[in-house]
Amino acid sequence: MTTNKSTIEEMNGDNAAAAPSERVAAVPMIEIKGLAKQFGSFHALKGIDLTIAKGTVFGFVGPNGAGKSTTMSILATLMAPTSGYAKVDGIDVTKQPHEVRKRIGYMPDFFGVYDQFKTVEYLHFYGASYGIPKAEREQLIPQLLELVNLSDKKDAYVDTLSRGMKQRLCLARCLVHDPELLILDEPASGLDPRARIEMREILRELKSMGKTIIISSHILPELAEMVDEIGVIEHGQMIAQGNVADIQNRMRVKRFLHIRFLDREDEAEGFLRDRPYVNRLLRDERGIQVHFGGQDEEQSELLHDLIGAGFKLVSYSEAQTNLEDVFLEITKGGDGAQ
Ligand SMILES: Nc1ncnc2c1ncn2[C@@H]1O[C@H](COP(=O)(O)OP(=O)(O)OP(=O)(O)O)[C@@H](O)[C@H]1O
Repeated sequence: MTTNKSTIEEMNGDNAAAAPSERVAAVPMIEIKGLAKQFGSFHALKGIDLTIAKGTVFGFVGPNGAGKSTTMSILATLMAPTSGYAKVDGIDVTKQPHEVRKRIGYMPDFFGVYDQFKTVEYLHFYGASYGIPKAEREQLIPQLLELVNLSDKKDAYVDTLSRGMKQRLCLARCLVHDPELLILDEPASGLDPRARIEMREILRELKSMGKTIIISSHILPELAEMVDEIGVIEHGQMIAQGNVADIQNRMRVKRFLHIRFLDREDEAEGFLRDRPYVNRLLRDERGIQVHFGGQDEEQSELLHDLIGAGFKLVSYSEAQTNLEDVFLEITKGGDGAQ
């Protein structure tokens, strides 16, 4: 009998908690508890809790000044919290910053690139600073350039690259030491739509490689397409966290229902006007649009009541709200700075 990992797991049977390999797998990539940061008397972070599982692409959204960059700088070991803790792969960012740095690639919101380098030299410079031997770098750097679509710019001077290319180069720089976690602060800011799509494609690829990614952005609908979960931060507090659909469901206070009737539309309008949660009615050539304040259950009751009252419905549909609507609803369009 061998005493390898599978044997240990078999011996433990269903007791998954006891299997060493599963214990390791259960360590979240990011664990933040009670994280607070004060700048003088200003409370930029007011006790944030956040857990992100390995392999997740997490979108961090919030208005200007909400505390996204502060949180990311702490995770990147560049700033110490006032209280609370942040761990990366179980390692405390304040107590063992060097261990954490090996595991993370950080792209700040404002970054400088050394203009006097050629693209390929720039990556060699960073690779060497991580102690990667030259022979290894020679293999790795063409792959990185390929990943970020800069192969044809390998001999171009960095100062001749467009903003989008510089952003992608900066992303490649974050990847030289093959980190497990990418901390990307507004990687798509200032990019034109095409460059944003390219950035999104690269991030998709990184996700498929199993990286955990935390990404902040103001471009919310785009973020929704590529993230598994979002966290919404405002005034230094996490006000919502979960998968995109859940957050939309939970936070949505207003729905737009489109109802088309076969006939008796005037009567139906009067009936709807008296129903609970109906805030506003609009009529157009497609029927009646209802601004509805209820949730799934109340919405289903409304449909039930309409049919019960003998109205003949041709269609009953809910207009999709997007992440932008949700974000504005949650943060009420406010500025996070106090
Ligand atoms: N070094 C500092 N000294 C004083 N105040 C600071 C410092 N860094 C950040 N702040 C303040 O802390 C708050 C949070 O800033 P942070 O940069 O984390 O916000 P953000 O959510 O990243 O905003 P943005 O989307 O505009 O980048 C802001 O009110 C900011 O002015």
